Amino acid sequence: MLDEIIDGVRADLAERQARVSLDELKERAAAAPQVRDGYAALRGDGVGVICEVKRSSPSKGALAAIADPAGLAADYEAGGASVISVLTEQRRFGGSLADLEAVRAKVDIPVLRKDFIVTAYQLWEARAYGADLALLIVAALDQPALVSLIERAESIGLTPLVEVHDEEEAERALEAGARVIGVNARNLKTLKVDRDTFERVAPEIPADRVRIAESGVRGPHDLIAYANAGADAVLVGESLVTGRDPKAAVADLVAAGAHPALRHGRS
Ligand SMILES: O=C(O)c1ccccc1NCC(=O)[C@H](O)[C@H](O)COP(=O)(O)O
Repeated sequence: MLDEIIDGVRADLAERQARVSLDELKERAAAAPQVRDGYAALRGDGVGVICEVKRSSPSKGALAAIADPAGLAADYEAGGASVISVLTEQRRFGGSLADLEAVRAKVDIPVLRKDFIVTAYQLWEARAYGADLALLIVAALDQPALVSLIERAESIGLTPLVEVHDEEEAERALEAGARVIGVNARNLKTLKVDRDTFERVAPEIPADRVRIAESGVRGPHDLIAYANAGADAVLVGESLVTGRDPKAAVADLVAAGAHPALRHGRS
């Protein structure tokens, strides 16, 4: 599945690169809103909640129409989100750079470009459209590319969120110097969510890194389980976009993550 997604991403990327030169992107990036510190936003006291703008997915198909992604992001922010994740991949997730730009213009908290990034050009796009963090998926990159994209992201002010699925990928992320590591519970071959993945992989990641549990959060009980396994933050998409009141749902997650009895990554 990952290879198929990346084939589509590369085709769309080639089309954008033919339209917009890297120099133009860099000019646009220079004029973009000042970058927010994604790392600091995820090192707060409670468990951070990263809330995703997600219209559809390969595993579930259409999830929500989301006519106003910026309005949804504003609700997430009002509920207490730490970071907004914007899926910008178009073919499978129905996202776009326009979504990223609209969200950036509406909220004050950091924004993550969640996509299948394989070139530095996409990092410049992320910055040009106002992202503060960018996702790098270990399974999609060989080690030299991972190292180089982490360095490039940091050099242009982006916080790289490096995504892993198993212990071996976690080791690669650490060797590459990742400071913010997401463990995604969704298997990229089967697309099934295994919530035990985080508990298995997290011990490989030192507590001085930000450890994020991605996927499968249905409500506060899943956040609490991830936090008790060491998560500093969780990344939530489907349950928020399919629920009735995203602001209240985020507030419930944030309240659960702020409970003093919770044993999360840094306590
Ligand atoms: O969501 C998918 O089906 C998917 C398939 C293949 C690659 C990535 C995929 N999702 C991206 C994500 O990582 C999730 O959107 C994110 O972790 C939120 O997950 P959830 O709360 O379970 O929607």
